[in-house]
Amino acid sequence: MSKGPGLFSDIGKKAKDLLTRDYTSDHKFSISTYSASGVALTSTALKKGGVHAADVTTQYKYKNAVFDVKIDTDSTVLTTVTFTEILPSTKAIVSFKVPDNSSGKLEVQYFHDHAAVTATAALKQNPLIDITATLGTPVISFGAEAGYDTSSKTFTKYNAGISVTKPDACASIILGDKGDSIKASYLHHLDESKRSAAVGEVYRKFSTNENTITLFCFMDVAAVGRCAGRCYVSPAFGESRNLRLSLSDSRSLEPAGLKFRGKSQRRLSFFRRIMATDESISARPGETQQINGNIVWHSCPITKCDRQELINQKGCVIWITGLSGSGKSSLACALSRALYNRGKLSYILDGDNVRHGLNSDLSFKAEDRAENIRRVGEVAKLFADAGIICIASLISPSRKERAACRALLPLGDFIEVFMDVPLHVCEARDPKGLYKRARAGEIKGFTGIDDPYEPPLDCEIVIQNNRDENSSLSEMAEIVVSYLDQNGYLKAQAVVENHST
Ligand SMILES: Nc1ncnc2c1ncn2[C@@H]1O[C@H](COP(=O)(O)OS(=O)(=O)O)[C@@H](OP(=O)(O)O)[C@H]1O
Ligand SMILES: Nc1ncnc2c1ncn2[C@@H]1O[C@H](COP(=O)(O)OP(=O)(O)O)[C@@H](O)[C@H]1O
Repeated sequence: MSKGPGLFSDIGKKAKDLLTRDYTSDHKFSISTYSASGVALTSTALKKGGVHAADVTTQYKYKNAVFDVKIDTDSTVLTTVTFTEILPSTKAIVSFKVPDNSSGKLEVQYFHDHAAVTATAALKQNPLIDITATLGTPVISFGAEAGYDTSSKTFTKYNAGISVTKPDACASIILGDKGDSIKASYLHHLDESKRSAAVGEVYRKFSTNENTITLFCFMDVAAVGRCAGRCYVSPAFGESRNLRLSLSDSRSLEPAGLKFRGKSQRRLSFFRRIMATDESISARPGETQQINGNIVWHSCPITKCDRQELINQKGCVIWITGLSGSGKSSLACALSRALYNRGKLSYILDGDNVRHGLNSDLSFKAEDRAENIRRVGEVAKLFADAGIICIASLISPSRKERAACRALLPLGDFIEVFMDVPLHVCEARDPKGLYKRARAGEIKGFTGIDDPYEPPLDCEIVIQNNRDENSSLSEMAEIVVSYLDQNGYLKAQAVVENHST
């Protein structure tokens, strides 16, 4: 392939990978074997955030085609076939998942000495089409990306970016969310072997005046320790003269755990995120900011900070996900009671209940579930902004939609709780008789029976309960309350929080 610029997806990728993947400690074990016929077999076991996953991957190369087949713990089979040089400098990638029939995707990549172009489309009627293009050299590249939904005939995204890559550093700027956000990142390798690096990222969302600064330093050193901390700055980060930064609590500098990578290598990761929400940027009564065409954001002088101080807690979202019958609603109620007993204000958005009113127009088809989750995510965000601890208990079977709800909130304020209860236990409980009806074919598309559930891979809390209901419910609620307490949500002033992994 050519020696031109990378793909649009490569802009800012190195910094993003370091900032996101290295935050949670994970343990990965993999074995690869190669047969004489050219078939490679790799088995991987991963423990991430308390969740275990395993997969088996086979790879077979034949002429200009590479066949990859991956089978994961949920028995999902992902097949990817990559054809190189079907036309000069062109690569075609076809992928599909079984049993998800609608997951087929075709991607065509074209590489030129000064350009790289990709086009991706789902293999179905009225697909989403994604087109990206980059121009430049391996050192400097300019790129743009657009997504088009052929069913609604609307653009789902248009983003642009620029990146500069040097042997020891790379910098990038991405204008995303249809021009509503800008992200600038810089990564500097601290040694020739590229085992240590410092990364900085500044993110601003214009419509919400939200700013995030993330600094990360990754060092390969013999003395080991890891700590993670975040600092919230508010109000008025947007106006730098009003910036208030308090990193007074030295707790976050103490090593809080060990991180292991590979066989015997030990590394020190020092992690600090600084998060700012400047909804109160103007704080002048009646002042408005134009954000999008004819829609104007109206600021109010009473801010989230003010509301939080009033009730001495921090607004956040506890997102409880799991199969029907896994105990989501029971935990939500037990948690709400435990918080009430401590004088803390919470509110439950339960899937079943919300579907009686706000979402009574939605079915259990994939797109309606997505809309159900999106609406609850937006409402939960408003509750959190009100300073309330919002407990959302929904099956929310798809990782993508849960991630979208997470992205609505400031870092750390979305706390995902996975009810890790096996299907056979939920089915044995069957309090509403729904599993029985689903097995009898009376309910179609029932989660866990004939509709998928994707367990979280990196959630904050995993709950497994096999004991008697009453004692375990209060213990489970206590796990969540302790998390909130340790991370500063049960008081208004949470200046520095220590998220150790
Ligand atoms: N087809 C199908 N699949 C799953 N669940 C079904 C279905 N039909 C009805 N129910 C009942 O609806 C409740 C789940 O609603 P949610 O809003 O949480 O679901 S989702 O997040 O949109 O997937 C769920 O409640 P819980 O048992 O409390 O989870 C079920 O009682
Ligand atoms: N920790 C537990 N141990 C045993 N049974 C439980 C536990 N939590 C909930 N249950 C029971 O399981 C059933 C389903 O609980 P529910 O909270 O309604 O789940 P979901 O909201 O996920 O559908 C109910 O009958 C409930 O009493």
